[in-house]
Amino acid sequence: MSTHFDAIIIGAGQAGPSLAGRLTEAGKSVALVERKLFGGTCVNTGCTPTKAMVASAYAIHTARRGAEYGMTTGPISVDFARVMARKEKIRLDSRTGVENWLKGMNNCTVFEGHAQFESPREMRIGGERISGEQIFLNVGGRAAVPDLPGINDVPYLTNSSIMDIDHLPQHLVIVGGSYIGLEFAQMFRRFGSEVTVIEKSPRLIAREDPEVSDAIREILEKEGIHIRLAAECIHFAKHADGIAAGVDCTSGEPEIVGSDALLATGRKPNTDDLGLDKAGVKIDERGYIEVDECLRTNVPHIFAMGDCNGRGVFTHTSYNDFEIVAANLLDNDPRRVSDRIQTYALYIDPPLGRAGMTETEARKSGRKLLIGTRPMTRVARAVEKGETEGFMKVIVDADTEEILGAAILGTGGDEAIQSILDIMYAKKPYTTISRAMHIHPTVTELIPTMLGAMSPA
Ligand SMILES: Cc1cc2nc3c(=O)[nH]c(=O)nc-3n(C[C@H](O)[C@H](O)[C@H](O)COP(=O)(O)OP(=O)(O)OC[C@H]3O[C@@H](n4cnc5c(N)ncnc54)[C@H](O)[C@@H]3O)c2cc1C
Ligand SMILES: NC(=O)c1ccc[n+]([C@@H]2O[C@H](COP(=O)([O-])OP(=O)(O)OC[C@H]3O[C@@H](n4cnc5c(N)ncnc54)[C@H](O)[C@@H]3O)[C@@H](O)[C@H]2O)c1
Repeated sequence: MSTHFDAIIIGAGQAGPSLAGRLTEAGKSVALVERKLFGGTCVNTGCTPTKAMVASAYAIHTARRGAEYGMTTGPISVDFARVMARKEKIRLDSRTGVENWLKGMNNCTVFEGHAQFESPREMRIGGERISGEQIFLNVGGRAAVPDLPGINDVPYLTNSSIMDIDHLPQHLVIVGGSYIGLEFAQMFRRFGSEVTVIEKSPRLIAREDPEVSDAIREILEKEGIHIRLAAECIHFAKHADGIAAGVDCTSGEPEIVGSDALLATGRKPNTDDLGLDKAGVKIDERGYIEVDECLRTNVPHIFAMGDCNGRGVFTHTSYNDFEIVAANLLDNDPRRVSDRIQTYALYIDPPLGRAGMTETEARKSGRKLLIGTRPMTRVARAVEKGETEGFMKVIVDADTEEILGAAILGTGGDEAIQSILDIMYAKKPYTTISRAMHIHPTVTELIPTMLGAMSPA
């Protein structure tokens, strides 16, 4: 005998809890199931703890540069235990906030355990069975561990386990030079570790334009991070000094020895243990749940939101999925996944803020383009702050005058990019920004100047 609910939500990540809030407010009975930590990846092993650690790394880095700013101090030492304790408090507060919110929500019953389908409307959580009129899957993903020879012979770290280490790695070898790899690389270097990044592509964060990859490499190498490109990690082995990573490469050493190894080689969806076959829900060849523009699966009463549907891999895309589902089901508002414009930031220092297409993508689209760039050395605020690394770039459709994409690698880039993003959503020409008066001195105030000096490309 199962307990019946209007809605079952699986996963307390970035979409599930907010949807529970909207559904219960609309008078529906909701069962929310979480098998591990309330708040999911972002709160526990993703954005929140990493950005807390990035903040510590930035403070330490700035302190080391203190003399430049007129500050006299003794030698800077890092209290890694304190760094981790600060991170721990921030993630715990956030996790508890989500948990208390859900457990105190009227008409919401929280189940703690692993949920699996028994049939299209029925799910099992341990010994309990529940059924729902509608079912919303927000099951997220986890670190993908490549099946490399020797991987199980060494104590490797992932983005989850590195959150709980009790020592500062003497030499952290990171496999993967993309979002996760680069954020951890810079923070651990700033904490005092020797760091080597092994990336199989010929450049870092290879989805970006080549000059973005090159500038990021320069920034990281200047801080003493060793970067091995066109180098595929092909095996691991125990070594007297720690862990040896075997590398397939045409130049450089074929083996890198470190004290600790972090795998940052991508993520995979938590869909293999949900019993989706019993519900008849289709997944693609990589395990992502197939959904339509309103996040509905092939089974009409089942929806999938967040990282598990492969339509986005960020906290803001997961939250936006919640908004789309709620708008369609509760507000008679036909919001669609295709309404959104790609946007994200890479939180190295300085950060990379991105919106829309890269130049490579814009060129492939066959449009006539206008491109503007400006180095951060020519942004007054960056000069005043002593943070002049990076550049900004914008790509405009020469015929429609609409902005197609932008990248701001530089101080405040994660914030400044949003003014460009909003104009893109408004579908207004670039001249809307170039005629606006902005605050001095800010990074954003130079966007009109950059737009005023674009060249055909
Ligand atoms: C190191 C790192 C840093 C990141 N930094 C950023 C960042 O700065 N900005 C950004 O936008 N994104 C960032 N991300 C990505 C972001 O964390 C994810 O995109 C986001 O958390 C996905 O949210 P979600 O709701 O889809 O899933 P999740 O947050 O993963 O939540 C899924 C939940 O479902 C639960 N669950 C799974 N299966 C079951 C089951 N069968 N039964 C019950 N419960 C289940 C899980 O325990 C989990 O709590 C980062 C990710 C990592 C790994
Ligand atoms: N700032 C942010 O928003 C942020 C931060 C961290 C993570 N995330 C999310 O987490 C997701 C996963 O990030 P990620 O960096 O793990 O994955 P990714 O898929 O972006 O990058 C994996 C990298 O590992 C490399 N690689 C794979 N196997 C390798 C091998 N054997 N040897 C050498 N290199 C190898 C790939 O070439 C690639 O560059 C991202 O898609 C992102 O959504 C976001």
